[in-house]
Amino acid sequence: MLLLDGISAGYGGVTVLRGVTLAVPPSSVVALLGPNGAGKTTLLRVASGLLRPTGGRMLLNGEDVTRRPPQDLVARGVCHVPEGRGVFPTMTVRDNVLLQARPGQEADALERAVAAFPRLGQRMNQVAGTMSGGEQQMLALARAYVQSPSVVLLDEVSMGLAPKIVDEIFEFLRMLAGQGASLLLVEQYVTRALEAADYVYLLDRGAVSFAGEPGELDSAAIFASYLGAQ
Ligand SMILES: Nc1ncnc2c1ncn2[C@@H]1O[C@H](COP(=O)(O)OP(=O)(O)OP(=O)(O)O)[C@@H](O)[C@H]1O
Repeated sequence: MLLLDGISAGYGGVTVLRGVTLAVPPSSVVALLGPNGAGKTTLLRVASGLLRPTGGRMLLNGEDVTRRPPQDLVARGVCHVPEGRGVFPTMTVRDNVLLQARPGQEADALERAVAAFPRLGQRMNQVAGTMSGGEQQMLALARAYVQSPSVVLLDEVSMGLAPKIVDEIFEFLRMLAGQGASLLLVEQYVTRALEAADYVYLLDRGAVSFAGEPGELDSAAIFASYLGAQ
């Protein structure tokens, strides 16, 4: 369980997040929606330890991890899949996966990656940067998966991908949540995010304007938020 409690954060004196409280329970997908510039990516950066909050607390399974460096959070099972695909483009698919493997568990890691996305199995020797955008995103997710993460932070994983590939990716994300992981998903495709999510938060100019189940969110609220209306 990841809990952000009254988090404030920003860049060089400019406040972006204003007292955001958000919970990501185990075995669930939480969608974080909101217009451009609302602070979604900033929130993921705080959650992964890349950006230190100026106020509030962050708890991971009840332990206070506020202002811990990213490597401490990684060691506790927090995995960040940033926008723009976290793969090493000049390395092969196999080496990209192996970089995430624990010593002695290389074969397991490769097996797990292929179980997540079978098509990666046929591309193990391909240089990652020469694969399609969808395949690279699958590799980025498979790299996260081999670490058996407990919290996964996902920034616009469906960006620019064909609908069929997006289906496959969302199916994988549901499977990951089904195995017990806590997923926090920043997503530009509102409809898809609402379909996949157990809970949804709407962020508006750095503050939470809605928190609840997708069914409780009426389209007027989303529309108003995305247009920046009050
Ligand atoms: N490194 C940075 N330095 C200064 N300001 C930044 C930095 N990164 C983001 N910002 C500002 O913080 C605000 C929130 O940005 P953020 O990327 O978190 O929004 P977002 O909701 O993810 O938007 P989008 O949907 O467009 O990706 C924006 O006004 C942005 O200009």
